[in-house]
Amino acid sequence: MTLQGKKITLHDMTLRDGMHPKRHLMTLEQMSSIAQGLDQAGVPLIEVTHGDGLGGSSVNYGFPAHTDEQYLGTVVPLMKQARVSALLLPGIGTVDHLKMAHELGVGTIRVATHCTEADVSEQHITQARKLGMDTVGFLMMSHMASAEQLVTQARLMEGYGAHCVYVTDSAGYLLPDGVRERLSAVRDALKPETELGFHGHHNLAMGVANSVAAIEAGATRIDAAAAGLGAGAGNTPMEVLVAVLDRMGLETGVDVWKIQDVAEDRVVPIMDFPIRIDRDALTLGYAGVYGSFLLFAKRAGARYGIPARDLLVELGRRRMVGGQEDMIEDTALTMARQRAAQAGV
Ligand SMILES: C[C@H](O)CC(=O)C(=O)O
Ligand SMILES: [Mn+2]
Repeated sequence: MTLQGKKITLHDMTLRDGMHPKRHLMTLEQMSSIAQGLDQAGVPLIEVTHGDGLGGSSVNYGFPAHTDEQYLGTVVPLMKQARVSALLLPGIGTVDHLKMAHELGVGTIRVATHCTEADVSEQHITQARKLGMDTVGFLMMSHMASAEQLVTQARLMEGYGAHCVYVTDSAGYLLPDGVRERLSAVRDALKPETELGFHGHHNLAMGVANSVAAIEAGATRIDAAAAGLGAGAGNTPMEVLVAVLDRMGLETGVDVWKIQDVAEDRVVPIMDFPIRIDRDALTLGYAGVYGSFLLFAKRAGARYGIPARDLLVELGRRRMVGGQEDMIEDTALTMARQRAAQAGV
């Protein structure tokens, strides 16, 4: 199959998924510097919000350094060619948040649901279309659904008016065959004019390979983050993906050298810890656990004396999904009690 000359829209996640490892505490200066670097490197689309999307600021998800209004109001006017997108999870973000983002100049909205719950996206997708926005449906934790189930869910989002539907590997669990199977089925089921997207995590080091598999299956929008800054072992590293796609003859419009410099000079220096496949991040991918649970599990594990890895395996066994962050502490406490009882304490 020749992909030579095919146009791929790269969508940057550094300033949204990258908020998870920053505990949502990025400064406006950090956001501005990275966003301008991405813009100058030719990245066409940049997502900006709390890691859990518009309205994520809460006890459950974490309080950010600034409001979504402040982040968006700072970044949008600085952009010379890039468009800014925002993520919205129904139940966390409201239609009012959507309108606020639109008024601040956000052109693309991505309405995210668990992979079997697309029906909760109807109101937000419909409203975004009414506002004239580029509207995307985003099916999270897609490894938990079969290709057939994803087809049904993607068709729902398309039916509500989504211009593009994403298959999202939130846990970084999928291998290239699983990506190919799911994306091919969804591609075949959607109208030709509806775009297909893929969002990967690098917990099993498959971010780039899975993105290539997604493109081979017909995806035209691919998410990545500079230096991989994102939940777990991070997102697909943008600078690596750009180099690989360039070698394959695909057109991204992103400068191979400039994006490396953004990663190296602007993103790596703001990391609170190295984004790498340590044993806990690897366990996310191996056990199929939601990427943003990582820091919650480390904190709860430390509090109750349970290794984060054991806790993550248990969260995977319980098939816990985004929105159940408050259950992580509960699970750690239960495990600590069970272990104490077994030890006769
Ligand atoms: C709210 C999540 O961080 C969305 C996402 O990036 C994913 O599911 O992956
Ligand atoms: Mn993600």
